[in-house]
Amino acid sequence: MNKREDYISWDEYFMGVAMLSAMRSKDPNTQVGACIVSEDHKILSMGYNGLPVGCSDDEFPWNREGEPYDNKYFYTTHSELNAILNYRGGSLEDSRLYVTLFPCNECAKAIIQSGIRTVVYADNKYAGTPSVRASQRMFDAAGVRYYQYQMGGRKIELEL
Ligand SMILES: Nc1ccn([C@H]2C[C@H](O)[C@@H](COP(=O)(O)O)O2)c(=O)n1
Ligand SMILES: [Zn+2]
Repeated sequence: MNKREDYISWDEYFMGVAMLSAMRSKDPNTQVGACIVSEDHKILSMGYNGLPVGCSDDEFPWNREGEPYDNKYFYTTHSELNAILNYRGGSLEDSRLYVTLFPCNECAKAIIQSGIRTVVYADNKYAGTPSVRASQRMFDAAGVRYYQYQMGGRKIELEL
């Protein structure tokens, strides 16, 4: 008997895990997931955008507008930073990050400093903003490679 041929690729597998992680986010507008992978295709860590431990999802704000103290931006930890901080092993040197949205400038700094060498992103809905341009500038300077995941239109259904 021959092996199955319709198994998912590494990129589909890891971006799929990032997409599944995003589904844990409580952010009503933008759910982002991230998955960090070693050079030999082992999952090292995962994350999604959310509030820090101890900050209640039901008490802190989720709106985008209003004073900085009263909207979500001061409080949410981005998926990429959560994935980096969730890692309990040694070093993330030479690893690869799969993320459903292109990293912001703050996460870009953490990505570079943690030793992640490649970023694979799905969406780039904030392309051209100062934050994304700054991320690209830092990635280019630091030698972090980035490329967009090519959606193959493949549907994966899970019955849970
Ligand atoms: N690469 C990114 C970009 C954004 N996020 C998080 C931060 C917020 O929770 C949300 C963005 O909110 P929006 O301004 O689109 O309402 O996504 C992230 O985790 N990673
Ligand atoms: Zn970020």
